[in-house]
Amino acid sequence: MQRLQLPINALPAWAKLNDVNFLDISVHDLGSEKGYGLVTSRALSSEDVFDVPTLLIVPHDLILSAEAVEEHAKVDAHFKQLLEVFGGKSTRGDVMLFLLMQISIASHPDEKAVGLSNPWTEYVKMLPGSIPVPTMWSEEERLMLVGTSLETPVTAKMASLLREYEGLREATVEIPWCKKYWWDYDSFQLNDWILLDAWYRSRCLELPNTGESMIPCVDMVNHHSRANSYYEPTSDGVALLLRPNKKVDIEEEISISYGTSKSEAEMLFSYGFIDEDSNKKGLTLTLEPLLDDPLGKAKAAAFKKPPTVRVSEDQGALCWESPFLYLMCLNEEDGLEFKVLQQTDGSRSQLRVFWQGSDVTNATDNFESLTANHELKDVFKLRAVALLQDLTREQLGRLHESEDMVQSLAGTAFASPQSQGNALQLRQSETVILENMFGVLEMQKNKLLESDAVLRYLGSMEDEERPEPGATNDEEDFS
Ligand SMILES: C[S@@+](CC[C@H](N)C(=O)[O-])C[C@H]1O[C@@H](n2cnc3c(N)ncnc32)[C@H](O)[C@@H]1O
Repeated sequence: MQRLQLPINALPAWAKLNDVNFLDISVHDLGSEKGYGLVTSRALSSEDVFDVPTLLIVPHDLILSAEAVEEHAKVDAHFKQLLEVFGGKSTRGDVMLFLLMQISIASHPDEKAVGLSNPWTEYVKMLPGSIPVPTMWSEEERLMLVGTSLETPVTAKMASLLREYEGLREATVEIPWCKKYWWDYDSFQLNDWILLDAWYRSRCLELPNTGESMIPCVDMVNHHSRANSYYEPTSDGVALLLRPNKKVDIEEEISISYGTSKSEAEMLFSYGFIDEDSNKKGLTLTLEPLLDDPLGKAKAAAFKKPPTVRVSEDQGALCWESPFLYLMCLNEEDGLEFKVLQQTDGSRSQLRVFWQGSDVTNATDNFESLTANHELKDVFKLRAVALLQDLTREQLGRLHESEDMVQSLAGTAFASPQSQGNALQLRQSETVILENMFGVLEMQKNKLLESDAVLRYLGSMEDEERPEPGATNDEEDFS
């Protein structure tokens, strides 16, 4: 879309007009990969004071939230129509439609007939046209993520953005004003939708009682792991405040924390940068049901959350967490059963999950506890560890195999220095995590192989099957 843009030095006038109060700070183009940021105009201190200095006050009616979008639909008939045909799925989706409406109004300044101008119509003109998140990278740049934990989520996200864009087109192509302004001349492109998603992901905040929200001007604050400020709701809006016991110099950057528990991959996915100062090491991998598991599809259908494994560092030691893995490792002989129950009222049948005869449909993410007192709990755990070790080996293999391709892209004009730097750093960090994880799993496996329950189980399997001398037991190979 031919989006009208305003330079960031238009922000003070916009702020004044809309009762946004900047106190001893102002917005600057930092000229680095950080983009815009907030900088102090005099030295400030919150040491030995009762009230910490307030840096910015944004009135409530400017906050873009689920509630604000609903209110706006009451006064903007075109937006209401848009929400009716494609809204109501999530706060994110509705806010993106609102932002789409604003860039749409702003791209047709001479025609007042569609949409109702509001403070956000001007504000979006000052938002950056590009965010360094991987969904905005070129295809070559995204290839640099092959083998990292972001490969699958970024591919899935691109596919879902395309689906949303096509769904939106289908839902609105017959609406005359949408047809005229978006579709007749292809002026609304997939890239516009990708940008709206990137704005939302990189700029939305969680507000108590209000939920996910975009707050103009507060969304100009950059991240620091040792942030000097924080935001909080007030009776009439949101305020940005200096943290207690802080001293900041004149022209020092004001920062907040975007979260202390996010991994490098999560930071790159949501915000397009990796925090060099963060010592949070970890990654999340997607688990696929085993191809030779007859219950594989049922397990995936019955598990209500994303089937992932999260590797993280806890007090210097790597550990893993994966509710799905515990379900993945069980089979019918262990006492896992799936039944499709026919509803008496003729409505859709329902998939139910049973463990040792009890209905555990609502506890499929709790198999670690459900199996905790089972005599074969170490056997189940050993299966989980062995599977995870296989996955770790495969992931490392993918990283190593793609290294030549990545090196041939690095340093070329196909990949910006910023995306290259971030992709290479992610690859390096994740290689180290996976190598260490492999060692941790080897130790866990060896320990479990000494467990009485495991030895008994393996012994009984040998007795039962009595394989030919030299033949391996393919069913339970923990090697
Ligand atoms: C909420 S916005 C902050 C304002 C933003 N800098 C701008 O130009 O509009 C979040 C975006 O700022 C950038 N950013 C924030 N903190 C950063 C940091 N510590 N290092 C690099 N980029 C950062 C990232 O592009 C991120 O997606």
